[in-house]
Amino acid sequence: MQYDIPWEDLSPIARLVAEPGGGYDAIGETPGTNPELQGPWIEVLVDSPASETPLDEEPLKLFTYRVPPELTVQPGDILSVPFGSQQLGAIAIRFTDQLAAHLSLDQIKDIEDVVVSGFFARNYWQLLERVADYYYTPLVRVIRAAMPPGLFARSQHRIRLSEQVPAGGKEFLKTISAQKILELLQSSGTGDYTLQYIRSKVKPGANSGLRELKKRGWVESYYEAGSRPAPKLQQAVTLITSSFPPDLSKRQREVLQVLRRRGGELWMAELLKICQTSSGVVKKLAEKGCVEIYDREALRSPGQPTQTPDSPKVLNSYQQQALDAINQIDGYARVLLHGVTGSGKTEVYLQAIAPILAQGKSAIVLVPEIGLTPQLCDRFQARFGDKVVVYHSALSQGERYDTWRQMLTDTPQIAIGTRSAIFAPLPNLGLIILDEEYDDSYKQDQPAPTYHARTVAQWRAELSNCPLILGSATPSLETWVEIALNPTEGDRTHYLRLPERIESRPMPPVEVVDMRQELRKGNRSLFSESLQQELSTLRETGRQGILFIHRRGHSTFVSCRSCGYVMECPHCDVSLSYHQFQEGGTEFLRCHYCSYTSRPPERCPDCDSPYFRRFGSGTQRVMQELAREFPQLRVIRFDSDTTRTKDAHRILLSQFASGEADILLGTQMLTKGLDLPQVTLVGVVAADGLLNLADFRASERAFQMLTQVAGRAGRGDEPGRAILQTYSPEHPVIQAVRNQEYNSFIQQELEHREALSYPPYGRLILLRISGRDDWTVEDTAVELGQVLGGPDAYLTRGYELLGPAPAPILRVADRYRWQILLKFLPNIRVELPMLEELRSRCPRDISLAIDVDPLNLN
Ligand SMILES: Nc1ncnc2c1ncn2[C@@H]1O[C@H](COP(=O)(O)OP(=O)(O)OP(=O)(O)O)[C@@H](O)[C@H]1O
Ligand SMILES: [Zn+2]
Ligand SMILES: [Zn+2]
Repeated sequence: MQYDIPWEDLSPIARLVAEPGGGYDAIGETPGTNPELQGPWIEVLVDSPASETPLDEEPLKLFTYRVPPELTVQPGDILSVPFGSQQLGAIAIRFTDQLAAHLSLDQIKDIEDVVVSGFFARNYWQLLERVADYYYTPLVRVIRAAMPPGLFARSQHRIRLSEQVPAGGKEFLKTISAQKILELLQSSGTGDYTLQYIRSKVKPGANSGLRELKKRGWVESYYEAGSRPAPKLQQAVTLITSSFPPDLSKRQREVLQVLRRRGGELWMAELLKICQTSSGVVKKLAEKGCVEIYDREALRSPGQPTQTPDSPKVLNSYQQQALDAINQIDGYARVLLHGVTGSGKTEVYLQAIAPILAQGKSAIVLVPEIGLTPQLCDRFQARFGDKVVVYHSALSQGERYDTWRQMLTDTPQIAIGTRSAIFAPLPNLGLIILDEEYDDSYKQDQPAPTYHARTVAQWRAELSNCPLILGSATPSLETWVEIALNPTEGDRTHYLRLPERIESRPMPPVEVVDMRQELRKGNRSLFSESLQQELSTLRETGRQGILFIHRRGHSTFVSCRSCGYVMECPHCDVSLSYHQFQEGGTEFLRCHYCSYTSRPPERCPDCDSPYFRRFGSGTQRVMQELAREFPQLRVIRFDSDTTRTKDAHRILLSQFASGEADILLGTQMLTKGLDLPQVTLVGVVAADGLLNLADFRASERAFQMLTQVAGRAGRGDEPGRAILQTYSPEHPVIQAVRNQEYNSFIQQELEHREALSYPPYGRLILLRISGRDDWTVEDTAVELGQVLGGPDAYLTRGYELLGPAPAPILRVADRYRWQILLKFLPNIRVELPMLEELRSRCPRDISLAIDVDPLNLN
């Protein structure tokens, strides 16, 4: 990023603020210097529950060890260290030549052994350090974020005999425990046991015995990756006939048709769910020779049975030009692939990856949310088969660990995942791709490190000397300014356009409907005449539609029609939202901030009026209205209530894709990457909720979301159209979406941002102060404001201090929240806050979190 403070400049300061001096219980501890005590010491992260503190505020502990002269240690090595009465696994973090003042030399123990050296590539460590520095986070926290949970627990520390043991070696050994261990190992067929087993057999003195054996070089220790759980087998059903026999029942025929539409193979469980039928029906089909039921190894990825293999498509000329440009890149560069919706970006990614794999290198592909993009994973799996590994935090611990281990190998592979996959430990990286690079889910709000995967991806590409491709139909302003408008970096930035849809299909025209006019015309429905018209012909023309509702938590609140009383969360300053998972199901109210749940009252708690009801146009309300006005339409509801269960996204989407419904009705989740050729109609029921958010990014977000959702229409042979209903048709965002004018909209937005020095022209750091007592929180916030330079901050430190001020939502889960925003020009050197000092000013029950480049200012 051209606006970053140069890394070299930032590093020493950040190092001071980001790490506890010398580790230990180190808040506010100053490292003491004693010139006689120079290194070689190394700080390690020990695999013990004590080194894991759940609270964000407390630094994880590092422990210092001496490196004995006979060992060579590098950061990233896996070690074995004495810890209390145990020998534990540890990762070497960094060298230090200073001991914390309270440590004396005789407290420092020697590292016992290097178990695996060079576990991580050097540039991988540099990446982690850079994240730690930039995001003011202790390095150990970054490591925790990057590694799979339970890393050591799943590996085994093992001991094996070396070949040098002389015959009768036992006689030479001094300690009884060493003799016992030798005996034990020699008695086993392989001369190899886990450390744990040896300890359990040789009770007192196992450690000293081992030490003696190691000194003689008779045993060595090593780590073995935890064994992969046995492959999980699942029943799959595959279609084995193309002509259906005439004697089929309607049900049986349906099952076969569903199978055929889904590429001929499905998991049994999924098939039964889609067809709402029993396994008896499928077994009958097997008897008739139409399908075969068999056990398949379940993939570790959420991908379903292997996709029917597919081969590269013939590119159109824009795609070809883009691919050529990408293929010519040698080393590090950033590419913005700006392609309108449906222009075939994915195909470009696929064809850019193929040569990388052929060179024996690997690629990382980041997507906003795995659950929402099953299609993209499928396409990669169809093209590259088992070279694709899927990595994200929704995997079980075991799955994550397995995947992570597989990524450490040299085999060329493609890691697809959500933001944390940017830390995929692929040793030989040749390409990084971020699809829908503008998406907010690439930013981690909490806990620390509050990283943005796009920023980390850039560093990673630099350190790996490989290209980074950022793909989008609606690039973020940050990326736009840095790549599209920035010719200065020469051939290190490339701006590539795909201005047309595949096969020159037209973009769907966007019709803006003024809902005030509709009211005047006497139309009280949620749907304008225009939308009604389209909806009424959907069924007979066999086409499909998507209805989009922007629903934030508070838009389906419950209130009293007599006195206006609104049901609020007792623990947060927000209203409760109304939920009902299915028609006729239990109704309940939930707080979206703290998950407090209650039943809706029959009468107003304030004035006892019986006219107590819910407001807002949530998906349920639209669902009911659709059923009333268009009973013939079959609707699938796709929102956070209906997609709770594992795989629900995939199942609902494939039901829709195979024509089992006419309408897909949903929220934000619908906007991303859906590629369904039969969809000709997109309706935005009410765009207004998006436009009126009090955030400087609101317009950008609204533009991106509306453009993306409109872009779901007309992706097949039939042209599509989008209808955008709003009460403020003159709003610049609505105008820009209608005219599909990305460039002029961006230009306008950039002018606003520049005038106020907001990103991408300025940088922000947000400090959040929270606690249970409102006065203490306020006092602390005010004090921190002073420490940070108060009103003079701009003159003395180079940043503007906004606040301290109460957060827009003052109370969440009974914690009061204040915030301080630092704003500064990226190319100016600022004196950044000293985290250690700030923390030392916070009373124990107050927590301080730092969000660098925050996206969410609530
Ligand atoms: N060269 C090609 N020839 C034929 N079909 C293609 C070609 N390239 C892509 N397609 C098809 O065009 C459709 C749209 O492509 P894709 O989903 O990659 O678009 P996109 O640019 O990622 O869109 P969005 O940003 O809206 O998600 C897909 O069904 C894809 O298989
Ligand atoms: Zn009331
Ligand atoms: Zn709450």
